[in-house]
Amino acid sequence: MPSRKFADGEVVRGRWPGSSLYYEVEILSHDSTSQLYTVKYKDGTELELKENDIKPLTSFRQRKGGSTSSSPSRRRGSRSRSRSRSPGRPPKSARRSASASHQANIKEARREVEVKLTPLILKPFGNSISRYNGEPEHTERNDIPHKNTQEKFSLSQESSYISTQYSLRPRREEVKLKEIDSKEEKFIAKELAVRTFEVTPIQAKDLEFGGVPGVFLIMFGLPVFLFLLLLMCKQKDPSLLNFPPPLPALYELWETRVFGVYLLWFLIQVLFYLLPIGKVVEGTPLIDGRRLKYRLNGFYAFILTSAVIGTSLFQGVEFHYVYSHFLQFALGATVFCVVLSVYLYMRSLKAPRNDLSPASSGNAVYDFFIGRELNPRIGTFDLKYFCELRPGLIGWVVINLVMLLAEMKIQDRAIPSLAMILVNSFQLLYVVDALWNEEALLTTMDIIHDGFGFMLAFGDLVWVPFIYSFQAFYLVSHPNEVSWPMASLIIVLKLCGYVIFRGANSQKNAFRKNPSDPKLAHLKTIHTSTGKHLLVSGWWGFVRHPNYLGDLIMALAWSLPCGFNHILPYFYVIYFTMLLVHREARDEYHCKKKYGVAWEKYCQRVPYRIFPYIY
Ligand SMILES: NC(=O)c1ccc[n+]([C@@H]2O[C@H](COP(=O)([O-])OP(=O)(O)OC[C@H]3O[C@@H](n4cnc5c(N)ncnc54)[C@H](OP(=O)(O)O)[C@@H]3O)[C@@H](O)[C@H]2O)c1
Ligand SMILES: CC(C)=CCC[C@@H](C)[C@H]1CC[C@H]2C3=C(CC[C@]12C)[C@@]1(C)CC[C@H](O)C(C)(C)[C@@H]1CC3
Repeated sequence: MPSRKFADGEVVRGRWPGSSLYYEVEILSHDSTSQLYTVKYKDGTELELKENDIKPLTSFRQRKGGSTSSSPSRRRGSRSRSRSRSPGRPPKSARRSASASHQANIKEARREVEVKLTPLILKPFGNSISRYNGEPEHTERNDIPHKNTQEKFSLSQESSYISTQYSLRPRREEVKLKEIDSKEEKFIAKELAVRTFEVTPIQAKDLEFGGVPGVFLIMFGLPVFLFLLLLMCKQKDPSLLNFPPPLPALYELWETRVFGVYLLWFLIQVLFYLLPIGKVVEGTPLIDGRRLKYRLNGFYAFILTSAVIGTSLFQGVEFHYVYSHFLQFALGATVFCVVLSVYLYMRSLKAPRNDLSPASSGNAVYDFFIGRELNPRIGTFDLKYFCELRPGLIGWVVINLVMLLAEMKIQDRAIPSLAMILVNSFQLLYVVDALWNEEALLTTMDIIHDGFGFMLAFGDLVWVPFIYSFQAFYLVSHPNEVSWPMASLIIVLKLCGYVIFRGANSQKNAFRKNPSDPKLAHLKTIHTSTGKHLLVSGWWGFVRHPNYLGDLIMALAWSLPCGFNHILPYFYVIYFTMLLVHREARDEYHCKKKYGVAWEKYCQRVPYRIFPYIY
């Protein structure tokens, strides 16, 4: 059996690939087959090195009285700190947890060659995800000062991600490099000007959702479809074979009072969002290295909302009004969403280029849909983040409650049906889970990649509350008695889905937060050229999107209590399968770009996307 020279956890010097510079690293693991060590640099960058490229600390001459810290993070100027971080860099808390002896080792050993790790921002659009640059040998390019800046920036047009790479530079070159940096900055500014004003030709960019015609259809089709579904559901026989009822005239649907109630609801949620309670966390780094701050108080907002709703019920507020004006509320929310989308588009025209979403194309229609600005904010109020979890998601739970009360009233029941209780409690668990794990939202495609435009505004404020509550709405006028054995089976299904959904999301979130978390030590990973790893065992070794699988199983469990008389309550499962299959394809596309060969390796090891042995 081949022997290894260095032990896990040992602090040594690792050669930066392609250079003669050595850097303090910690040995993370050793692969006996490839004979490669996975090492971690002090700023969190992880690479695989050959044994020849690793030297014990003692083999380096000590620098007498050297007062300069060898820590790249300490020496990194404020400018570079404010730019981008290593994609694989663990959070501060994780870095601080290194043992005291490890720290002493680091302090004791002074560099012969002093170097600095400076992140270079290579792409003027996007967020914190690195561009596809193949396998590790590509990182070797990074230590070479960029003679040809143009080459560095000639990135594929369709890639909308920032690429953060590290340059290892001898210290004496710093002044020279500052000049290069300032040239690079001027270049970026010039590039940006060219890109934004001579807007990327639409055909040169891969537009999602069927491009301009596709989004045009979605924007007009979805609201019409929503009203058709709601109207069909209200029919006595909601069979798809029945001719859909005609859409009522607009004047019948519009009620200013309803709109006022909707605005009041929205403002209450704004107020709760602004309350200075809850932890403040930083989002993923933006193109310019900035990290936006987000207050996590969604769960508190939910508790406060429950208190308001409970008090109103106690005071005798007539919640049936929402049921009897359901279509009017849906229209009010749609109008609000259109006004909001117009506002978002108009303000995005004045937004600095760095604030534009990597998904935006330069085409007005497409950008109105996908969102031109990535994180529109009024002061510290983040419009997208707020809308994603508050008025719509919490509104969904309130609408479900309204349906439960309406069922009792219309069907003259003393207690709600078992089917209604199941639907209400399953979806309540889903929403509470989302609010409890609010921080996880910060790494979703919606926050990192998509702008805030009609798609998310309509999705968050109209689609989620009025379509996701569809099963409860259906049960009000189409009662279904569920037996206890059937209910038990549905509960087991829901719990299975939840365990997969939560297990997969938590495993990935914990791994992304701290890749060396001892609780995850049993999991196998593959290295990618960005410094990040991909999980290839555990939930993420089962299928490539285990969280989607869990979500879909839960969706089925939400529909089953409605029985098998009609397909309508299964609309959510069908729509959701389509949404997640499409979302998976979008994510796959981005991951292929980000991780290249490593992603292909992952796909070979984990061949199924969502459904094992099926898809
Ligand atoms: N109810 C709804 O309507 C609805 C709609 C959409 C989504 N969702 C739910 O929202 C949650 C989040 O979904 P999402 O679409 O944002 O996608 P996600 O699956 O949470 O995230 C995808 C990202 O995970 C990372 N990743 C992929 N494979 C990995 C691996 N093997 N190891 C480590 N990291 C890996 C990649 O990003 P990095 O490598 O950059 O970290 C990838 O871009 C899901 O649970 C989903 O079911 C619900
Ligand atoms: C129909 C149209 C135009 C768009 C639909 C998209 C929209 C409904 C979804 C896009 C991202 C989704 C999402 C959740 C809800 C539905 C979306 C907004 C989510 C808030 C549900 C709860 C989860 O736990 C989550 C991870 C927080 C979800 C984040 C993404």
